Amino acid sequence: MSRNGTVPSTPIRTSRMTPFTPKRSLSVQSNASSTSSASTTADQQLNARLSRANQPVLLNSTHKKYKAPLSVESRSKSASLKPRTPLTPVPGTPTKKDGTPSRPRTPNTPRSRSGAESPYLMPSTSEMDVSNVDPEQVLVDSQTVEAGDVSGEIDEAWLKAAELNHGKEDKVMVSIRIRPSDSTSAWIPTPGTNSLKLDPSFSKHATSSSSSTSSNLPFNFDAVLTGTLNKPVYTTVARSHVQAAMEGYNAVIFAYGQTASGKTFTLSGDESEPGIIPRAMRDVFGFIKRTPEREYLLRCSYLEIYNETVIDLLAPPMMAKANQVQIQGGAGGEVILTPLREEVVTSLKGVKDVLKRGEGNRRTACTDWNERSSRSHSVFRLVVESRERGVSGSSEDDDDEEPSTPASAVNGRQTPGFTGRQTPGLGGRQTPGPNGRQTPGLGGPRLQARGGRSVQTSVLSLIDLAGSEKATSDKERTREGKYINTSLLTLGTVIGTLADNAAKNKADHVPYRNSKLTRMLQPSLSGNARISVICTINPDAGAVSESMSTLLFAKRIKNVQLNAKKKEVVDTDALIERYRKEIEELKARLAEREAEVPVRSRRLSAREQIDETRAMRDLNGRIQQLTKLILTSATVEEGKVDDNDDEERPASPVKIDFDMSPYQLQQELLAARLQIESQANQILSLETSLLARPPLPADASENEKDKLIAEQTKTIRELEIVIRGYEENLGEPLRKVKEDVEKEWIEKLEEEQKKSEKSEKWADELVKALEKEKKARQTLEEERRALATFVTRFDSLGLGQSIPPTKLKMPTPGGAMATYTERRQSRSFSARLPRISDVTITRDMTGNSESSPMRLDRASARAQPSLFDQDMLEELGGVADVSFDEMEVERQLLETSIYITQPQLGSTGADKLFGGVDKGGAVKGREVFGDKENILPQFL
Ligand SMILES: Nc1ncnc2c1ncn2[C@@H]1O[C@H](COP(=O)(O)OP(=O)(O)OP(=O)(O)O)[C@@H](O)[C@H]1O
Repeated sequence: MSRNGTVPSTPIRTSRMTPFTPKRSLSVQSNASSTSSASTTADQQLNARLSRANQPVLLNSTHKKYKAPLSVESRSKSASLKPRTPLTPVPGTPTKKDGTPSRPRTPNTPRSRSGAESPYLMPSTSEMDVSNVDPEQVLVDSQTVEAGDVSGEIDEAWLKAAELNHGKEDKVMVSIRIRPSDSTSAWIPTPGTNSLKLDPSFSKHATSSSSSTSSNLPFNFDAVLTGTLNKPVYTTVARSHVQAAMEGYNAVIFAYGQTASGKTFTLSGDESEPGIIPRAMRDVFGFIKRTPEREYLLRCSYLEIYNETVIDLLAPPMMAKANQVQIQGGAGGEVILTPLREEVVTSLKGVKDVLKRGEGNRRTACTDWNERSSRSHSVFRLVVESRERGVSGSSEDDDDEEPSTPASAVNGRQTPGFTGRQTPGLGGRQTPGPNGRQTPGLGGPRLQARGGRSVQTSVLSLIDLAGSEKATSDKERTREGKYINTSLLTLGTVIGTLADNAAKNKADHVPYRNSKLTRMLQPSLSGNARISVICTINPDAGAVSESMSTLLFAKRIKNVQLNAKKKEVVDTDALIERYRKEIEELKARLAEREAEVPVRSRRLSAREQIDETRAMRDLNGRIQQLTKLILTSATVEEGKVDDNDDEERPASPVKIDFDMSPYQLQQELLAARLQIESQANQILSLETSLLARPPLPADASENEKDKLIAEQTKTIRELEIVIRGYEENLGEPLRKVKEDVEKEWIEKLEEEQKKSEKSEKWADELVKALEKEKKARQTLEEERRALATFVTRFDSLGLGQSIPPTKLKMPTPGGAMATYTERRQSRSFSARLPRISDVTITRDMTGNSESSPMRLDRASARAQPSLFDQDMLEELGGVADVSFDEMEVERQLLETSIYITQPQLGSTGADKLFGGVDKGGAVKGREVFGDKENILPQFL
């Protein structure tokens, strides 16, 4: 019955009547001592199951999920009113059931309420919605827990079993549950060792390369479970984690496995075999009952991740669709889900209602393998806050204490008549009236630390993952399947990286942001939670390959390192103080990130850079949000805002609920902004795809246009998934290749730069050398001209005849030319002489001739003169030879001049010739003749 009193009209469920006749014995194998208490023999289980299966089909039973009565009271009522529901027969095999026209194809159930409530009639707020609740009025303690909420489930044996401390280990607890089957199981569990291996006769079914290598090896886990009973499963794999959550540790329990392998059966169960979630909830109240020294505030939320959008299963469907839940980063690596409805629960019945509502909104559909397959990942979260009670443990103690100032002071609205916590009467909880509302604080109403007593906060997350699957015959299912597979693939990659990091002590980037699921699980997967994973497998031969990949996932997750810590908030957590601390922490993180950006961005791929930007934007957003909250709180503190502050609020085009707290308004605002942002993005991408689409005929109907646009959008989404998948698989290797290539090219570039610097230096030196050579050439030229003039004069004066030929091979008139010709002919001699360029360079590069590039090139320059050398030599016309010869001639001439007597020359002639001779007969200087007097043009 719904809260508003209407009885849900539920469709009649027709289950396939194929009797379940497992050929293998059904047993529970685990080291857990408690499981022995439940070690029903295979025959007993089988009989029990068969007898259940023979019960008539129950009308009004819609959900296979969570239909168990949650208290003795309700159980007895239901037992008297209606016959028991048979268990859904276990499908013999999940292989595709072609040609089964008798099985009706149940339509998809997108957010349809299987209950009677119309989504439109659904109240937008629940009485237990956090916005309506004073946390002090909804505390649960040992006195308030009703007997019916815990009876029948307290397992004293388990409580005493101190050795069962899986939840306290730093490793993920990993268990395998083999679903019963009609056909022969391909897997052989080894009793007592918690291991299982593939029956060798089925090894041909293990097709993938990874599985074939491990197909002969046994797999070891914390527990290997078989059979249909859910209680031993709960006791073995979940109870210690529920206990840990009650003690202040975050705990996550999730089921992973191929479609139709039994995940939902394990987590939710059915009416006669309640699964982990209902059992855990019952245990929560049992724990509270056994802990009189503490009082608790319990809040639950329920969401699903469908096609990569997060949907609040507790919000009215229309609202949930319009306000998709956003995942934001909070302080200390926390993840904030907003807007997400949290409902305070004070009894098992309250939880049952919440679960029922959520289940009704979940997306399930008939697939080729599972009549009611979960098409989304569902996450049920229970936030547990607790603090010690006063000295005597009575609620009245609290009345003498300070009222919970931070909560009530922050919005300045003291609850009229509020004097502390009211213990609900025996008849159940007093529904907190609207007046009792308090500012919920971050993420909901918070239990405030009082009188030095700290508040512990933890979250218990129970997750039913959608099953991995092959392509189905249905288009819509295939599309969902792609999203499911992509997010499971990301989960696998994240787990793989975490396991690798733990094993090799590395800190590689973990791609949490590649899927909503991993982003949401980030705080838990990164260590701050105790995790238990139940991997479900289908034992049939046709599913060996999928089972093998599930087992490999299980093996990997076993290596993830955990380090769960209790979260305790001490007395200083007045809201403002807490906000300030969070702001400081966020600012520090932001600054750290910003400082890292230049270095990191070089290393990160484009996708990681987008993630990085997003993370920084999240941090910024949160800082702004908190700053605003502080401002609001500060104003409230100073009494600047009172209940009549409405006129100070900005005029808004939409109706504002002025009874909302500033925090809620902020939340609403943020949600609205995010929605606008996501819509803007959507518009942009639609515009882009519109531009890219093939032109439609002008006369195309609106329908055709819409269809085409829808197809395009769908293709784009699919491509996005494929790209993400590719990036997922190829991102890391590609990045490595890119890094290698970059490294190689950077080295090459540096080498080239060095070479280029050397060449520039070489060029400078060359230019200098050229300058010097030019000067030398000019000098030589001048000397040559002077000499030529001198020789001409010499010849014309007939002085050549008076010089002894032994002293000087002096040309006779016209003899200079003859001498030159003679020299040219004896080239073999002059060829051996160094070229002028060589001489000059050697001379100019003294001290650095070895390293001179010129010198390096000299050999080749000789073999094939460089352009410079060639030009120079052509220009000089063999000046090197001439200069050498002429120097020799000059030397001889000078010597000769000593023999020339004054009278022979005559004062004028000698002066003209030598430019003057000093007293000792040495030449003072030479007269350089003009061009006209140069009689040896052929020298050039
Ligand atoms: N251990 C079990 N004992 C008895 N019945 C089982 C068991 N495990 C699974 N089943 C039955 O097998 C069918 C498929 O199981 P279930 O829906 O839990 O699979 P699933 O893994 O959640 O599939 P999906 O991923 O498609 O949602 C259900 O009818 C369920 O009742």
